[in-house]
Formats: sequence, C-alpha cells, structure tokens
Amino acid sequence: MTAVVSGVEWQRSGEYADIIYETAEGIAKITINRPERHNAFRPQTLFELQDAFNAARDDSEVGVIIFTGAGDQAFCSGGDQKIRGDDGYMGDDTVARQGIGRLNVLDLQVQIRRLPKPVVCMVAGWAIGGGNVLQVCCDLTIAADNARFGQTGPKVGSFDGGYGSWLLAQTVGLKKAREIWYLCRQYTAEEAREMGMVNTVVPLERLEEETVAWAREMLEKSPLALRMVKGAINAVSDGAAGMQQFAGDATMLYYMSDEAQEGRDAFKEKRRPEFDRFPRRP
Ligand SMILES: CC(C)(COP(=O)(O)OP(=O)(O)OC[C@H]1O[C@@H](n2cnc3c(N)ncnc32)[C@H](O)[C@@H]1OP(=O)(O)O)[C@@H](O)C(=O)NCCC(=O)NCCSC(=O)CCC(=O)c1ccccc1C(=O)O
Repeated sequence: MTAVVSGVEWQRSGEYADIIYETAEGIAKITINRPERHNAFRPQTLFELQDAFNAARDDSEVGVIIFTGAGDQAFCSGGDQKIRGDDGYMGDDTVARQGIGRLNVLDLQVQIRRLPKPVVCMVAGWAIGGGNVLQVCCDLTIAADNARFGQTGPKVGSFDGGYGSWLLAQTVGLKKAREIWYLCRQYTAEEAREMGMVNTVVPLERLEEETVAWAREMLEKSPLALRMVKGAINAVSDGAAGMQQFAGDATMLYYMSDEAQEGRDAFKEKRRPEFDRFPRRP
C-alpha cells in the first residue's frame, strides 16, 4: 500500500495491529496507531514496535527512522492505563493469560538507544508519561506547535527511574527534571524547546515536511560517522553497556581492515599471518 504525504510516497509493509511501518527514500516511518487512546501503548504495541525497529535496523536501504503517532492529537500518552494490572500491563499473550503483567517499554527504550541509525521523534499533540520518555530516548525531536509534554507518573501511580529520570535530567538539567516529575505539569512545545527537550517547533501542517527535510539532510552524511557519533554520545550516559556498543563498532571497523582480514586469511590458509605488512601507527 502506498500513501503520499508531504510529497513522500510511503510504502507500507508488515502485518501489525497497533502500529504502521512504512519506508520511502531511505527513511523508515514507524507510527503508533491507537489514536482512540492518544496512542497509549500496550504490550502488543511494544512487541510490534520492537519488530519494526529491528526491520529498520536490518534494512540497509534505511538510514534514518522517524518515530511518530497516528493523528494530530498525540504522539503517545504512555502506558495504557485501561489495561494496567496490579503488576504491569496486561494483554492477550500467554504471559498475560497467566495473570502476569509486563513492563516492557524499557526494552524498546534500550533498542532505540542502541540502534545505530538516527531516530527522529515527530511529535504532534501529547507526549506524556512513558510517551515523553520515548521521545527523550530518541536522537532528535521535531515538535508541532500543538505538542504538549510532561510526566504523569506520581499522579497515576507510576515512575520511570531509568532513562525517564536520569536521561531526562541530562537533557534538561537536574532542577528542571525534578520539577517535571514532582509537579507533573504540562509544557508547550516552545517551553520544551527552551529546556532542550526538543530540537525545533514548526506549525502542525508543516510537521512531516520539516521532519523529512531533517532526515534527508542526515541521509547526505556518512552513515558510519553518524553511527559512531550516536554511539559515542550515548556511551557516556550508558556506562558499560554504552561502551560495549562502541567497542562492538570498533571491532566491526577493524574487521573491515586488510590487517584483520590478514589474520582471518592466514588461519584459513594454515600459514603464519603477515602482520609486518601493517604500520604500527603513532
Ligand atoms: C494525555 C491527556 C492529558 C490528554 O487529555 P485530553 O486531551 O483531555 O484527552 P482524554 O479525553 O483524556 O483522552 C482521550 C482518550 O484517550 C484515552 N487515553 C488517554 N491516555 C491514555 C492512557 N495512557 N491509557 C489509556 N487510555 C488513555 C482517554 O481515556 C480517552 O478515552 P475515553 O474513551 O474518552 O476514556 C490525558 O489523556 C492523560 O492524562 N492521559 C494519561 C497519561 C498517563 O498518565 N499516562 C501513563 C503514565 S505511566 C506510563 O506511561 C507507564 C510507564 C512505563 O511505561 C514504565 C515505566 C517504568 C518501567 C516500566 C514501564 C513499562 O514498561 O510500562
């Protein structure tokens, strides 16, 4: 199925109930599609999002991912409070049928952080609760002028002590992060931009056009350089896990060198490796 939005011919693929996965011009667009609940997520939504982000990661044609919500009323209103059980969120899967709730948005947050391609959050309307945390986890955020941001946890009996707390604090500063969580106020797009939580604010009718323009600009850049910069920025705040990702990238680059390939070839050819050919760099 093809949909033309802001001059882009989006090609839909995948079999999903709660999300939409589309690609065009080297961009993947992943949309939470539960507008009747302001795009609140349930476990099923999160499993589908993980699948779609994996598809975008594995597609070598895709260089940038746009993450958004259906309609112009909300990007995402966090966890679906209507299916919240006593220990997490319920669904139709076998785990839920045993009466065990899930808290699986954290897996998605980690996936977005580790994904070696820029993820741009495109926010119209609400980015609230776990929805705001998701946009904080994205590399960039483009907001429409009708966007509203905030945390609700202490109001609805929840909190996010992971990225939702300390990555938010790293993004907006400690005092502001405390204000956001302790008071549960809602902030306009312009206020969110001033506190460093979004990159730019545009009129709602120009939201997708602007987001695609940012994606196209990134697609002109070196994919490996973008990957390394994302890994480097996240490594500092992700500690050992971030360093592990960065170390993996270093190994990948080394594998691509003649020097590493000499080691592999020598083993396969049952000879001594000729590493003398390679410079001992200063
Ligand atoms: C966002 C609002 C302020 C918008 O208000 P308004 O414009 O007046 O619209 P409404 O009439 O309220 O909403 C329209 C419609 O949508 C339904 N809805 C909205 N949000 C949700 C939701 N989150 N869940 C279920 N349904 C929702 C609403 O009920 C209406 O439908 P009706 O049929 O008319 O009833 C306002 O809607 C609002 O405040 N929403 C709730 C925001 C919220 O509190 N979100 C949850 C925060 S907690 C969270 O996100 C989970 C955290 C989490 O994920 C997590 C954290 C740490 C570890 C693990 C996890 C994890 O994995 O879960």
